[in-house]
Amino acid sequence: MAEIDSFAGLSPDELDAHWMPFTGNRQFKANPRLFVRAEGMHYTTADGRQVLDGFSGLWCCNAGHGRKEIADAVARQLVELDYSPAFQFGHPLSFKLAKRLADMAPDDLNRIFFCNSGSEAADTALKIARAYWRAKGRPEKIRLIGRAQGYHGVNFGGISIGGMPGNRKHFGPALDVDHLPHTLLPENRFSRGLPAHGGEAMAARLLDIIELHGAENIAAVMIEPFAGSAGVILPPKGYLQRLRELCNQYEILLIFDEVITGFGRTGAAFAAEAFGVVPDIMTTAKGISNGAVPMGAVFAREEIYNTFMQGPEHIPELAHGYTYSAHPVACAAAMATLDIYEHEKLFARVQSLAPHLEEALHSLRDCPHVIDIRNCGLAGAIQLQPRAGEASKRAMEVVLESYRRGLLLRWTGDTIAVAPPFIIDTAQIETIAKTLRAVLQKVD
Ligand SMILES: Cc1ncc(COP(=O)(O)O)c(CNc2cccc(C(=O)O)c2)c1O
Repeated sequence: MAEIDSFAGLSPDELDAHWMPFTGNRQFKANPRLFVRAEGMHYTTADGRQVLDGFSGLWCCNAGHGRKEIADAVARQLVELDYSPAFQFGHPLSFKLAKRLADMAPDDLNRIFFCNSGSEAADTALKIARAYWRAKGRPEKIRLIGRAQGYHGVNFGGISIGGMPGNRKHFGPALDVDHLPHTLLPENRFSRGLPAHGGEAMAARLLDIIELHGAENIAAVMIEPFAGSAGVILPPKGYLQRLRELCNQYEILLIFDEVITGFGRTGAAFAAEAFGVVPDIMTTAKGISNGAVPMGAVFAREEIYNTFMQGPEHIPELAHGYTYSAHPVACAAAMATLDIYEHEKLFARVQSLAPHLEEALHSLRDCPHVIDIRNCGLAGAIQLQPRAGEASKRAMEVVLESYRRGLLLRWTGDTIAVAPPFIIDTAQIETIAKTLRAVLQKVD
């Protein structure tokens, strides 16, 4: 790959020192891809190129970059209250934020546990689910169920409940978790929005796991409303509804991981609202603070919270939490972010732009190697035929060539994912399609 960027004034020792996450470190350090600025829809690279952000950073900068409202709120907060102890003490802003989030959430998902990432949110949700049944006097209900191709971050709970082999196999025994099959079906290829086929049947596969273990031993099912990291794998119509019914019938908590789908990606505040199915626990991160300050939040039904409120009142009801839970600066960033979503009506904007992204992506159906196209809200995926013996390399080359042409996208396996900030305009959506068409015709 020809050199794309200079080393941006970094010495080789400095490049060596940083062990980068989920990155081919040797490939990157041979040709670093460095951003030095970001504003609106664009990144600026170390050698001064403008790159259109087609992926909201990593699914998180929903309101675009360089939002001064967030920067000002963070600066003010740092001066006023930089840090408050999170255990046994607190600060008013976290309570105001929790109430605001509760008011945004569907149904009675009105108790908010703060953390600092989607991974922490996932493990928090799993621990709440297990501890809940213990508090209910049913300690045998501990089994957790995930889904193939699911991504719930990288802590041991998340990789256990997750279903991406590459994220698990290097780390030894995980938690003993069962997995539902993923919902990518050949008969649904090139669907626009939620696919038509197989929803109820795929959800009914939960019955096999219930039969195997007994519902009395099962604590929770955790899934993404649509699987983002796996390449925007959508729930066929009826799938989530049937899953909800079965969880009700067998007294199994349903957990939605909305780290990607939450805060507008589907055109509603949460996928739970967009798809009309409410979970018992919901995890969020990313868009909650527009990616500006790390933050996660776990939403739990009031009944779940109340179940913990028993025993001596001086004892913490849930032995869990983080030094930076409800961090004042993260709370300030989140409040400013929610203001932007509200004032600029960005969730409604997603609804109005979704058809444009749908048309743009599905217009690529005739491009070389394209074997599926999927879309929902302002998220989409173009799945490519893998190059023989070189899984994921074709998609990688498409993304790197797109980057060279001034467009940031993401590859996962042999799928190219598209998830632009909500401030994108229709001309920029067209640019994404034009760039992808040209690159797909060039990359073998
Ligand atoms: C559904 C879900 N749950 C948990 C996490 C973990 O969040 P943290 O990274 O903040 O711990 C995620 C994160 N998802 C994520 C992160 C980075 C890249 C990509 C990609 O799709 O390429 C996806 C996610 O998508």
